[in-house]
Amino acid sequence: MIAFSNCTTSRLTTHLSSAVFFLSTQNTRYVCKHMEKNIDAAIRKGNFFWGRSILLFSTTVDRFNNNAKLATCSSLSKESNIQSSNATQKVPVKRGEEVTVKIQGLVTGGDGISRIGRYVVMVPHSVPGQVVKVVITRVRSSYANAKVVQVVEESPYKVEPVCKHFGPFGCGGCKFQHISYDKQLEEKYEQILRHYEGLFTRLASSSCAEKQTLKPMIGSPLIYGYRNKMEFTFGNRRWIPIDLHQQDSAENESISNDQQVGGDDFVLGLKPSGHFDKVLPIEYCHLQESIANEIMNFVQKRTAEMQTSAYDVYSHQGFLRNLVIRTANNIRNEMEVMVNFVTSFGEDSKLLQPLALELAKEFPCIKSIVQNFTTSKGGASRGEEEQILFGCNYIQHYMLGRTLRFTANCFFQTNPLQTEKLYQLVREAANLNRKDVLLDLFCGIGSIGLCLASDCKYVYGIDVVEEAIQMAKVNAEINQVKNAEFILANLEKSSLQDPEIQRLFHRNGILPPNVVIVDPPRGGLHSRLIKWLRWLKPNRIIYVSCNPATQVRDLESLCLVQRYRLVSVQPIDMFPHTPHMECIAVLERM
Ligand SMILES: C[S@@+](CC[C@H](N)C(=O)[O-])C[C@H]1O[C@@H](n2cnc3c(N)ncnc32)[C@H](O)[C@@H]1O
Repeated sequence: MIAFSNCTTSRLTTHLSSAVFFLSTQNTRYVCKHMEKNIDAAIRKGNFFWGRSILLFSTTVDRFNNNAKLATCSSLSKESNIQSSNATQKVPVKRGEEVTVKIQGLVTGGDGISRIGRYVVMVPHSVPGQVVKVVITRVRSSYANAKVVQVVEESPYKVEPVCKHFGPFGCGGCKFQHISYDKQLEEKYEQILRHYEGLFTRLASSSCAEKQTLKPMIGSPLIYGYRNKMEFTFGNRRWIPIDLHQQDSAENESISNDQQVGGDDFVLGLKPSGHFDKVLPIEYCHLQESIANEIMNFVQKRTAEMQTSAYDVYSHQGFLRNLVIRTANNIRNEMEVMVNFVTSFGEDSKLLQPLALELAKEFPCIKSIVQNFTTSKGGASRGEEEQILFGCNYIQHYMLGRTLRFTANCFFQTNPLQTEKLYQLVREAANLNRKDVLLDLFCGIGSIGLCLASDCKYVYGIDVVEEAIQMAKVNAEINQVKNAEFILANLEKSSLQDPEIQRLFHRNGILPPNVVIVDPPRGGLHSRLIKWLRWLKPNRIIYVSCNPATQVRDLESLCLVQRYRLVSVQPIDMFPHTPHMECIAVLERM
């Protein structure tokens, strides 16, 4: 616990504004009460335990709100600023009204933002710099949503999208193909800065951040064909991407079900955004390699001819669910491809064997064809049981001197060229020496830890997926890494008392970890894990995140409560044409 006994008014204001930030994004009555109690108690004692209070707020928020909600709320912090600044002004538009606006930038999620006076109008599928005539589709007290009717003045940042499936009613995977890549990077940088600027101010006032903390964005060397994994869906409701501007109603739902099915009830493609039950047939996805497109087309044709059914999301009947194609480049720089059919259990299981043999003959780069059976009613493509239809159950990617083997249900970074850069940055940030013990949390198949193992004394990796931990052990073996150990544990539930975890800290001859890498999913770090880190007190923490909102929340706890200095934040673009963002934050113990 840190006491700011000489707390100045400005510091007080800064910390209060941080508390208000949490409050404004959460509105949880419990949090209010909790906060009041803590502030009252602190003031009564004459000390201002603001850091502690902030941690309490954030953990309380965490407990009482699900992570996704928190992420969305705080990622829309810009929007909440907008909302508060507009709270008193009159709404200047009506639903259905046409107005002309200039697009000023992009908000988290990818919509364009424009203003009428100080009132905000969000316009999806627009380009910063464009002047557009829009029709208002939804009105809120502080902002409205609208859609483009006509481009009145073109933007210098507009480029021709390469993909025929791109557009307001297209596949929904890419959002920015019509914006130059340089502008995409600039906009993502701005969004990251907006996420971080409040934190930088708060940290600067307590000497927890250095100047120039946010570094320039690093762009992806490939902006097309960069993905090594695509997941397609089999469905029985075809999405026809007709331009809905010409429809009477403003909403996509205006197309009748018959029109969407289009007389053909078997489709393989991608789900258009906002339509979990429809599938847009895809001819070519420019984000994946051309060989993966050929394989997808082959499967599309053959499965349509087969006497089988696609899974129906309403009745939960039907056999074929997903086609997942993954690619890798092995140590000889040869491509290795994995084809994974996700299906329901059932009679039709044998149907895929002949198709698998045909595929393997047609595409010699295919090293693995597997079938994953699932009973899940959601969209999860993870199997409960797996059978090998051809070859083996894994493929291998070579990077940074390591061969990394992974199976169908393991996470592996999806932009491999940029991943090399990401890991190099992590290596530089970790700045390991032969005495250091590294803890790689959320390690997946062990990629980061194994790439850094030769720099340090020992590596421990932890992940919740059993298959991933098995692969991490195999990867240590095939790369002859002797100083790494991988442990299966749930980092949201495990406690420091778990015997496996205990071994981390009480091993003869090996010190407890003093450098920690965390690379969590979008929800960020659980409060339990933050407690762990508090107890462990590593000298350095490298936090890799795909969600700046939860990263900012966690960094606040680590810096203000546990006294880490935020040394740098490095944004790196892993996903061109999409709104996704990745940042590496480096923390040093003060
Ligand atoms: C973004 S990936 C990072 C993987 C790895 N660091 C890499 O670069 O390939 C997140 C990983 O967190 C793991 N994970 C998710 N929730 C977890 C939890 N509660 N406990 C432990 N691991 C978890 C996933 O299995 C996944 O491997």
